Amino acid sequence: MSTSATSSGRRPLVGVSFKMYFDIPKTKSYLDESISLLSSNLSSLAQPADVFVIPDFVTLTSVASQISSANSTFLLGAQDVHSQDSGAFTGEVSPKVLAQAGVKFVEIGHAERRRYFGETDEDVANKAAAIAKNGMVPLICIGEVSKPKNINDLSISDVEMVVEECWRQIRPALEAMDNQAEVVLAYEPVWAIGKSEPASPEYVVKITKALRRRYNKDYVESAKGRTDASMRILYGGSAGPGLFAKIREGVDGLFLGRFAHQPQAFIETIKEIAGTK
Ligand SMILES: O=C(CO)COP(=O)(O)O
Repeated sequence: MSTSATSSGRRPLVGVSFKMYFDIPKTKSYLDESISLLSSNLSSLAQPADVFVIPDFVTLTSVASQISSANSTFLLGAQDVHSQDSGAFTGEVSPKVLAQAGVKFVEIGHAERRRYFGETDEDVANKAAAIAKNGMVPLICIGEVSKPKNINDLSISDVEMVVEECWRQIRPALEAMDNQAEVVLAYEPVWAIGKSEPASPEYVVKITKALRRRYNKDYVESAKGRTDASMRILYGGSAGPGLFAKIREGVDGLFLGRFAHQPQAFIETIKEIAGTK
């Protein structure tokens, strides 16, 4: 059976963050197995997709070596970054160094970094600009904190309220970046992270479609010079195999966590997103 993953013209994108779950041996064995599974499934994928892994900082360069020595198509991501290229910022990691290490996507503004480490929208904007300036792509996490009360019967203004909350998180970053810079939004409702199941597909499609409309209105149709193709939207928050087909109308792929901790589940999800011949 042949399934085509997107009709948008945007390249499908899917990846996993290990957060702080994996130790060094686990990271290595997970990558070994995922690299081998992906390469044996590559020829059955219906279309090319960007697939990334985001290890912790300690294992970043060894993961880069694992990927390049296996000639794998996996792309490398980082979980955070500082906004300056160098200086007296003890404990921080430079965007310039991440680029030198082979990183392509840099995650910023994750709900856990906002909640536990006080990351602000302004921090996210400064980091986004630094990431883009260093030739990498900011993967900006956004999402509403509370679950809307009438989630199964949302009015237009309920949707607008959620989009407004998300847009406050993304707008400063879009304003801070060069208009040509590519960006990825990871829409992760905070209340759906770390749960047994994701937000409902109907809800995710409503919100992600509204986010794209907002982006197109503010940055593509206005004379800001951005293109529809320069922003991809992922859904994250207890996502796993079986979800993408239900939300594909609104998103370009998934940002995975726990439900991709088994390499087989990760590869199954990649196949669902890229489609199979
Ligand atoms: O936060 C997430 C990805 O960044 C999602 O994590 P979980 O899928 O484990 O809820």
